[in-house]
Amino acid sequence: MDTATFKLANGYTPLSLSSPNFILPEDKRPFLSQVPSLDSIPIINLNEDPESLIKKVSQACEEYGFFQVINHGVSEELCTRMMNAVSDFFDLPPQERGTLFTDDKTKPVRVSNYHIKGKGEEKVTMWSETFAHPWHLVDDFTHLLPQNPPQYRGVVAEYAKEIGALMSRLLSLISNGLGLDKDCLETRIGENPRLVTQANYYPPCPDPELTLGLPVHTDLNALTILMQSQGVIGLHVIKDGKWVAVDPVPNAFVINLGDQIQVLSNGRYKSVHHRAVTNKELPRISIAMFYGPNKDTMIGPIDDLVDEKEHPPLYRSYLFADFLAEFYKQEGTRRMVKEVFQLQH
Ligand SMILES: O=C(O)CCC(=O)C(=O)O
Ligand SMILES: [Fe+2]
Repeated sequence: MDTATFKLANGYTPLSLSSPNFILPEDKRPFLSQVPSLDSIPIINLNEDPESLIKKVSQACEEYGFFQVINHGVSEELCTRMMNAVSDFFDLPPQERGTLFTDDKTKPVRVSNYHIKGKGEEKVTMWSETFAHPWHLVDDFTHLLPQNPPQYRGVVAEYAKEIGALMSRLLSLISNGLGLDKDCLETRIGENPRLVTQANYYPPCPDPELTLGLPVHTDLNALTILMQSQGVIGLHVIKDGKWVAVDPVPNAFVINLGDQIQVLSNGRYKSVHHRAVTNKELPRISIAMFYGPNKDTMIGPIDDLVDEKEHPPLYRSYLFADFLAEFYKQEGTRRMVKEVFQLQH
């Protein structure tokens, strides 16, 4: 795509709600005044004693599929540098970001826009721009990343290391919560996990009631660690059938379970629908670090969590490549991917 088209496609140069089409049909609009924000998801202090920590994490995974963590061990200073590096990337001129713009999902490093397309409806572009690229725990991946902003490669490498350690700790706690050995989930997700960074930029929007920043979705991976801008609300999560807003807590990460943990836990832990909304005054950034299986991994309910009488398997086992293929097939719709792998009882 050439940069002139990109300027329009990324939607914020110039800021206009009319071209391309950012305006959602009425039934898909956010109805922001109906969304409460107080105490929406649990906040868990990772410094607590292990027993109560496992209990709290387990309860949050069962009831919410989402929680925030504080005292997580990643330094505030590094988080600030990571946020600034991403912010500097989105501040690059459109021509420069535009060289990475593509609709091709197989490209590991790419800038793109999300969209929604209902049956027989016009395509609606989301009021955001997304920059996705791999991260790794051991391999050097930084040569894949842009050389501009100049600090980007170094900061992401440092951040990835810290997030890798936190991911591992969270997976242990979640395994323990399910009554499994601490390394069970990490082992089942596999040795060579699929690790993707997704940085989302939401520019201020002239009318946040008409559009969304990201469509309603569940994360397709296993676990997500999300850092969000301070002082700007944007993330909404479904709780008991209603939307609630996640208030950004200083120095906290938002943790959410992806579809693969819902399947591995045989439905005990939830991968919950969420969306991002826009706001009028301030730009907002969120940085999601995804951890999931690679394409060759078999995923299905963990044997120890299944029995014939009370806990029959809710999903069939599948190759993660097949899950991904189904995910891409449902592009633009309110995806029902894991439902395709559900067993009827
Ligand atoms: O911006 C947010 O808070 C949500 C991001 C998100 O859900 C995602 O990247 O999958
Ligand atoms: Fe998400």
